[in-house]
Amino acid sequence: MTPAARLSAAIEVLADLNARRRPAGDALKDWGLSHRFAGSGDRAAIAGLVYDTLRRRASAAHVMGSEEPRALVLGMLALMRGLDMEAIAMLADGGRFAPSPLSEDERARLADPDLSTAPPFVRGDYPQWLHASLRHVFGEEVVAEGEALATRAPLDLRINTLKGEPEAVRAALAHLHPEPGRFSPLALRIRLDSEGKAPPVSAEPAFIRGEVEVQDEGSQLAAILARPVPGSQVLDLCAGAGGKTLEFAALMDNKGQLYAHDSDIRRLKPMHERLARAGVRNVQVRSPRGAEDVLHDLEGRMDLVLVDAPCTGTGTWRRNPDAKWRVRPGALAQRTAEQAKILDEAVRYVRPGGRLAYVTCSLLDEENGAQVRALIAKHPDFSPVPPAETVLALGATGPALAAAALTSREGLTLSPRRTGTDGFFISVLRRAP
Ligand SMILES: C[S@@+](CC[C@H](N)C(=O)[O-])C[C@H]1O[C@@H](n2cnc3c(N)ncnc32)[C@H](O)[C@@H]1O
Repeated sequence: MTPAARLSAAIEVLADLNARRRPAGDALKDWGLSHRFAGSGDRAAIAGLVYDTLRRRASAAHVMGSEEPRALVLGMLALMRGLDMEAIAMLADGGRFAPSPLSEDERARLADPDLSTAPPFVRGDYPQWLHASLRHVFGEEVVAEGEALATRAPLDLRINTLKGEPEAVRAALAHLHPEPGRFSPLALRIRLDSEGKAPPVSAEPAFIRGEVEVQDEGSQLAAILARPVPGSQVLDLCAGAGGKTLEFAALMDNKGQLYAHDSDIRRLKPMHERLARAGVRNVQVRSPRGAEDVLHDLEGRMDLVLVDAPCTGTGTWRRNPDAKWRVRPGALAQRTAEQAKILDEAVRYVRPGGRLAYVTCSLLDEENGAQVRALIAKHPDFSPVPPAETVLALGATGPALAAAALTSREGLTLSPRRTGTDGFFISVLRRAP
């Protein structure tokens, strides 16, 4: 397919996504199924165009004066890909499979894509209804934070020390030109190509041998800061597919006992294969069994309980740009209610003198600091560990992380702009002995 034909396809996918109000991934998959002539390179390029357009949806609409898919894609080419009006006109030339030629109005707008008069939520490309919440967290920096959340995320890997020596793993992946993480000693960062495509890491022998996992550096840091100690008793209450369970096992050097639970058995399913591949031997998966209390024997016994809570995912907008526009006030209310309930449940398992780590991939105080304050009000035997102490778990880069992150009495907030990671909130609470 020509670059112009890919552009037409991206416009078509965005129209389908709007018309049927469905996730971008589903619309892209259907497009691929009904256009079998398109190769994998074409499909990846079209996905890149669609996701980049979603990243800059509000600012592209402002520049073009229209919410139509065509306008959004053209505006994105100017704002995100840095194409000038002439270059865009050469793509949209009305040729076979190409978008129709630019109108006079489009030419004028693309010649001067000006955002100076746009409101903050347009410049920062986030939903208007979230402005007050984000501004509450970031103050004057809210637009810059939104801009960083509207960029592409790199591909981060975590070296699994249970399977590989860091130096040897780096050497095995040298052809991908990985860069070290800024804070996590185990992170390898792989840049995407100009169209936003990542190399197929899961086909790498080092990945197949379990020497690396795909995991954002922010997620890696959250697990390190929770500080699971080798030989201790640890519960991962919302373990999902086990991203943090696997890292906990490595940080514990397979020593002690790690219990992994999730209320949704389907989410836990991939964990079993991942544990085997990663060489993890100290995890007991406690799957839900109807109404049975499968964790009752752990009550009051855990040295550390991790709550990696379900959340709105506002910190992951770089990776899920369509989620940014799909999140609704009702979903935020639902998530905060779930978080409060899970935290209430989690405290039962923490032994006197033990710790509770609360993590979300959200940037909203409603899901972060406010939840911690509510927990302390209800359970006064819990108190937050000061962030300056929490970062010591990281070793040499700890102070730099504390300086880069947004810190509060309740914990640390990471963000693409501040720490170059996905947005994460991490609070560590100690229970009185
Ligand atoms: C952010 S995800 C966990 C991601 C995982 N820890 C990782 O690192 O890959 C949140 C998980 O919480 C689970 N969850 C939701 N409500 C729960 C509850 N009441 N108890 C336990 N898990 C719950 C969801 O099924 C979901 O898998």
